[in-house]
Parts: sequence; C-alpha cells; structure tokens
Amino acid sequence: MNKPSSQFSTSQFSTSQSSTSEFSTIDTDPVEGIEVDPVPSQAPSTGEMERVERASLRRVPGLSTELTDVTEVENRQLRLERVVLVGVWTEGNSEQAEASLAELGRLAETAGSEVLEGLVQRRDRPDPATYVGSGKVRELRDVVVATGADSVVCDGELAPGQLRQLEEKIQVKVVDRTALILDIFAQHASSKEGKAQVELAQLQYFLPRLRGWGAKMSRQSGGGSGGVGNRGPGETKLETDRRRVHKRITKLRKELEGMRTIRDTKRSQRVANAVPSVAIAGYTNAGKSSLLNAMTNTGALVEDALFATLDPTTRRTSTPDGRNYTLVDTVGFVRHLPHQLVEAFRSTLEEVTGADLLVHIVDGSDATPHEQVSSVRDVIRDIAEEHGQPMPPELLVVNKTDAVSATRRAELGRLMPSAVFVSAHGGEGIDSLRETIANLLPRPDVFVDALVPYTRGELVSRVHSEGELVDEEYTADGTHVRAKVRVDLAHALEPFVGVG
Ligand SMILES: Nc1nc2c(ncn2[C@@H]2O[C@H](COP(=O)(O)OP(=O)(O)OP(=O)(O)O)[C@@H](O)[C@H]2O)c(=O)[nH]1
Ligand SMILES: [Mg+2]
Repeated sequence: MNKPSSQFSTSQFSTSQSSTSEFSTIDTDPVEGIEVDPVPSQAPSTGEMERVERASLRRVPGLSTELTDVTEVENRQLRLERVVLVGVWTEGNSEQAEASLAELGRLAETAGSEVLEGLVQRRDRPDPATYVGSGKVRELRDVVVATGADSVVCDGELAPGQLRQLEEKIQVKVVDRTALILDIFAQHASSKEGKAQVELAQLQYFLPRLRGWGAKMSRQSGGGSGGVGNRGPGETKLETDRRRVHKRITKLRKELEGMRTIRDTKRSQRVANAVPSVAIAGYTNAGKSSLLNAMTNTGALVEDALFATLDPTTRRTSTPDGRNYTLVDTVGFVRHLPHQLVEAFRSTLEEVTGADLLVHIVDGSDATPHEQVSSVRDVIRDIAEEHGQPMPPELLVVNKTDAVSATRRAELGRLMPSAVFVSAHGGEGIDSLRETIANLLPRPDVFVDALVPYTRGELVSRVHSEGELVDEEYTADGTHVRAKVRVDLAHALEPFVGVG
C-alpha cells in the first residue's frame, strides 16, 4: 500500500509517539513534572523512522516461518495475504452494510493483506454454526477457489465453533474482525506498555480458541503436511498451552498494573500542578495526531492507516492568553472495538476520561461521520461509567474541511451545529479552535493579592503561566501581584498574602 506522505515536516524534530510515551524515555520538566518536547535534532524523527520501518515490514506473499512458542508468537500472527471479506448484514440500510465492509477492507489492508473480494449476506442474525448461511458458504467457497484467496475475514466477532466450522467447510483460514484489529494493534504497538496491552488482549481472545488454532488447521494456509501444523496437539498439549497462556496473562496483568501506577502518579502530578489536560479523542484516522501536530508544531506519527497511534503522546501547549495545558493524542476508536482491547487499553483510555476537556475530532470527509461520533461516545461513556467518573466536557471538532465540498460542509454544519470546523492540513480553523479550547478550560478561580519577595521569583512565574494576572508592580520589597490562580498556587502564595 502506498502511503501518502504527511505534509508536516517531521524531520526537524526528534519527537515521536514512542520517544515521548509515558514509559519509554521521557524528558521531564523539572518544575512541573510533565513531559516536554525533546530538543530538536537534525536526525530523522522517530515518527518518520517508524513509518519507514512499518512500510518495510509489509508482508511478503508466500513466505512464512515456522513458529514454536504458542504464547509468544504462534497465535499472535495472522499472516493473512490474499483475503475475501464476508459480512452478515442484520440491521441498518445497505449503505451502512457496505460502509462496514469497506472499513473491514481498510482494516485488512492496514494489516498488510490484499483484498480480493467482498460479500455481504442479508440475514436476521448470523448463522449459529457457520456465521453465513449454508448457501452462502458454498458461494464463499467458490469465490475463494476462483480468486485463489488464502483467508476469509468475517465482519464480526465469531464464536470459536463458528470459526472452526467455517474453516472446515471453506478449507482456508477464517478470521474475524476482532482478530484482525488485534493483529493491527500488534503490528503497531511500540512502547513497552502498548506491547503488553496488545499481548494481553490477544491472549484473552485466543484462550477460548486455542483448540481451533492449534489443532486441525495449520498456521500455513491450506493445512500443509509436516511441520508445526502436524504436531498433533491432543488434550495434553492443549492443556499445557492453556496453562502457559493463563500464566502469561497473569504476568502481563501484573506488569501493566505496575505501569499504571507510574501513569497515575504522573497524572496526579499534573493535577497537583493544576495544569489542565485536554485529550484528543476520535475515530481512527480522523486526524488526531495531525491535529496535535498542527496545534503544537511537533512530529507525532501521521499515517493513512488505521490505528497508527497506540501510545498516548502528551505535549504541552498554551492558550492565546498564556495559560498552559497539556494536549494528549491517543488511540483511535472503531465500530465494535474489541472488548479485550478496551479492557487491555484501559489505562491508556483513562487519559481520555480523566481529561478536563475532550476534543472529539471527527473526519468530515467520511460518509457517515455521525456514526463515528456515536461509536466513540459509546466507548468513552462505558469507561467513564465503569469508573464512576462523569464524562468530561466535549468539544466536537470536524476535521479535513479541505477535503469536503461547500455543500457538504453546510450539511455537516446543520448536523453538528456546535462543532468547530478545522483542517489540520491547511490550518483552517485552528486559531479559532485554540480560542474555543481556552474558553472551555477550567479557569483559575482564587483571587490573590500578594507581595512576593524577589528571592521567590518562581512563584511569580507560576502566576504568569498558570493564573490570570490582574496587575503587577515591582516594589522595593518584591513583586506585588494581583491575580486569579488555582487553589494549589493560592496555597503556595499564602505566606505572602497581605504582607506590607
Ligand atoms: N485532507 C486532509 N487529510 C487529513 C487532515 N488531517 C489528517 N489527514 C489525513 O488523515 C490521515 C490520518 O491522519 P492521522 O493524524 O494519522 O489520524 P489519527 O486520528 O491520528 O489516526 P490513528 O492514530 O490511526 O487513529 C492521514 O493520511 C492524514 O494525512 C486534513 O485536515 N485534511
Ligand atoms: Mg494517530
């Protein structure tokens, strides 16, 4: 797949999602304890290198390596090459059914496969045995044979038995949407936490499916003879595999818990420092990373691929009137985001629910933007509810205005009257977005009148960067400031209030 190159020049920055993720090397601002942009260097950005690396890792058709460790690799690589898509359309109109299959196609391509054909069947519900009805199974088999496909991808999450039966009938590997998304996540994970989260999600997905994957069907298409495919797993092997997977799951959970503590500490540091946080959330490929770049002039990875970003990238920026806040770009959402991923990515997703403001970005050039909006809201609401948190206030932002006609834009304006319209590419609307964000951020609300000695200049700096200065005067005894600040800074200024 050819990737259109991003128009942002990332080459001047050594920043990227991986180098700033919370658990790889981070530069820490000594005063506020939050990440700051690393010093620009001439070297290509890691974002760019990552892109090159990913592109160079595209799968080569016809090659496969035998794998040995079930928990490490065997079940974690799909190795789909030439695929036929199949969907069961149970509700909505035909346009929606086609959009869903088209999205499945993009997911398959992002995972590195070539899409040969797509079939949709209208049914009240999927067939309990084979997902599509028996007539359709034959048709599917014919299409597979005619096109020379090596895999079938179903547009839903199938029960282990459905996968197995369909595989037996069609005689090629069958995977579902969930496995495909998990595979993309596995290819794109780069930080230690990201990798652990994906592995946990994959193992949870594969645990009940171990039999289907380890037994009859070989990992190589068509179930070739010899090699690992014919290892003859039997009950004993299966039991061993299950135990190993369970053990690994427990270990990963423990590791993730540890990483989560680090993340929580960082977040509470930010809270204590009263730096408001803004999270950019949205459907995958909506332009979240592009928006972060446009707003902070940095080089987060932008790619025309689904789930390019898995690790949250935090940048500091400020409002036009000089108040600091953090902006975090995070993992994208998709219709039917596998629940295993939602669970595994919980701590990443909490960056979103714990924010002071949610900038919800939607791709204005998409055919059904309002559906993207509701899928995103559903996931965020679920996580917030589970934590007993209120949903953060949301600002809807329609991106890619450069790619929509004037008529469509007017239509979107009617559909989403409260939204801000921007183009992360052209820069249109970015200034007004900054203004709107500034107005929605929690404001400092404690009025202080203090005489700060010159030896405590750092407090005056904080008043400048965090508070709203009313006036300031240099006297013989220090700086006399009158300002509105947040509670923590008011406490720090307490000794100097009412002096002189
Ligand atoms: N025409 C146009 N394309 C844009 C705009 N913003 C982003 N894109 C493109 O949309 C694609 C996705 O952009 P990203 O910024 O990677 O999107 P994302 O939401 O971070 O995506 P994920 O991390 O994969 O969830 C890229 O090909 C961008 O070049 C825009 O304002 N106009
Ligand atoms: Mg991104």
